[in-house]
Amino acid sequence: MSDDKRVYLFDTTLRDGAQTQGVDFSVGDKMAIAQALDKLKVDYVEGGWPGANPTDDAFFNAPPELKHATFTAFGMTRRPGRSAANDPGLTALIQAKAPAVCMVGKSWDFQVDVALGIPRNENIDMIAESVLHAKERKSEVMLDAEHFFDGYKANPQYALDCILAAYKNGARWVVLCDTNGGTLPHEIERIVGEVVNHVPGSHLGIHCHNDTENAVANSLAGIRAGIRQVQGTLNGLGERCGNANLISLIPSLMLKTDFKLGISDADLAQLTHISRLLDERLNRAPNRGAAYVGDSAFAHKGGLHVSAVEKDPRTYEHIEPSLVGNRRHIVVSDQSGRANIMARFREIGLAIDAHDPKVATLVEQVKAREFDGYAYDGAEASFELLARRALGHVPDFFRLSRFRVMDERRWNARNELVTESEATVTVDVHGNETMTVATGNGPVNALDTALRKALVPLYPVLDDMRLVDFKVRILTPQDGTEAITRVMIESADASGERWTTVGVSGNIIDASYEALNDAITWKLLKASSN
Ligand SMILES: CC(=O)SCCNC(=O)CCNC(=O)[C@H](O)C(C)(C)COP(=O)(O)OP(=O)(O)OC[C@H]1O[C@@H](n2cnc3c(N)ncnc32)[C@H](O)[C@@H]1OP(=O)(O)O
Ligand SMILES: CC(=O)C(=O)O
Repeated sequence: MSDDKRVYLFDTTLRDGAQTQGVDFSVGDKMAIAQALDKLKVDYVEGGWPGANPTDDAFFNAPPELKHATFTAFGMTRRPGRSAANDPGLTALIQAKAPAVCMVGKSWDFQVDVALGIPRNENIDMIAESVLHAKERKSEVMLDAEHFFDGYKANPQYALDCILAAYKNGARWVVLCDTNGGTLPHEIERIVGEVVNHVPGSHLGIHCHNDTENAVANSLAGIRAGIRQVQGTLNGLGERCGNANLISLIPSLMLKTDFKLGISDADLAQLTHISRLLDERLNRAPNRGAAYVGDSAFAHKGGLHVSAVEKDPRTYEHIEPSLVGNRRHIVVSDQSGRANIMARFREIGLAIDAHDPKVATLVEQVKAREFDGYAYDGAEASFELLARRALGHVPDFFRLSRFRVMDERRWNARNELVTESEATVTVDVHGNETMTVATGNGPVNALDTALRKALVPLYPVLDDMRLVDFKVRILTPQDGTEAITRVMIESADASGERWTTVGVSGNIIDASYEALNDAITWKLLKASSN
């Protein structure tokens, strides 16, 4: 590999990512994320700021054992009016159990005047002395030159003097930061093009914030102009609008440029998993629209798209999804044509001729039902049942004869508010009627419990099935309390299988029943075909 094309990845999820509003990593989260990053083979994992809070202190006290990445501690240069050797913050940084340190230092004269309120040459001394002090004690020292691009635009010579103070005193990397995230790619390319005349690109890094949605583009522009270390975070976490998203940047560099990373093709295939692992840790739903790794990144909905993708996926996919560990989805909806339906048939394992009139009937049925409020984009199990019914393949496992649900809201003898629901269900299973009654904390819970009570003795396979998500959407809000309601239910079982069903009605309990009925029927269908 030619060295001049090697780009080093520096992950700051555990430091800048921890500055994201709403994110609060535990030590366990930090450990799991550091290990996932190491497995991905990024070059540096910045663990946090030792001395800033108890979590980071605990994390640095028992640091992760990384096989590939260099574990890095973050801090700031010495404070004004102190020597580097006598600065408690700098001492904590140097004592951190990490071979590398990254220090933030100011490089915009305005920030030195206003935020620090010190003479400009004192700031340059702070950088020079802190880097030199750390260099004598740690194996690798970096400077995050805060606000570098804004600083360069305002006073290029001063910004250059700040980074030269770090470089000349032994910083392995001088990282040019677009701290406020307001710089555009053409400005980055121009400025870096000038800076490489003073500090070689092999010693320059870039750290971009996403305030104009350009953090990844700016990082690529910096690399094209000669920079060889790039900082970013998983899923673009970070202060305000976040940092450059490594989950997008890594595949763009590997699959679309001739730059080289320390990541192999097999490592790249973990990308979707790693992105979702972070969401799981943060208890967040993954972003469907995320580039490369989102559920929709390779989802095809429009009939024209699906028809072409069926012939060759390259017609509507910029890369093969498995390269980043993702997969293709064919969505069925009112935007579908025959090709969408045929693709879903193949996924389900149904063999049917594309010109069978039942296919055209099903396309029309899907469109009509979507017009009525059903949404098969997302309710794949209900679509499968609809399709199998259209082909005559779904056994009559049970039939609902009737249900009745009663809701009660009252004050008990202790003057506490009590809400309770009771459902009575009568189902017919192969000619035998069973009636059950159950209570629940709400009408759907009572109905679900009563239905299971009737069916589990006859179908024990339903025992491990549970409802994991329940979404209600009012489709005709202009109709007030008479509005049509759509209910989507996500179910799961002990094997980890998850499936989603849909019901639509003017009555929310009836819509819920319809979705529940599909959920149970789908589970019985799968069990009967195993
Ligand atoms: C651009 C970035 O994202 S840099 C990373 C920012 N991340 C964080 O701030 C998260 C962790 N930070 C913290 O926990 C705290 O801010 C600490 C522990 C670091 C410092 O806390 P405190 O001592 O209470 O200071 P506080 O946060 O109020 O202010 C920061 C001080 O550092 C000074 N400072 C800011 N940048 C630098 C620098 N590069 N070098 C030296 N001093 C600096 C400021 O002037 C201010 O000093 P002042 O109190 O004399 O005005
Ligand atoms: C250092 C850093 O996080 C920044 O300048 O944005």
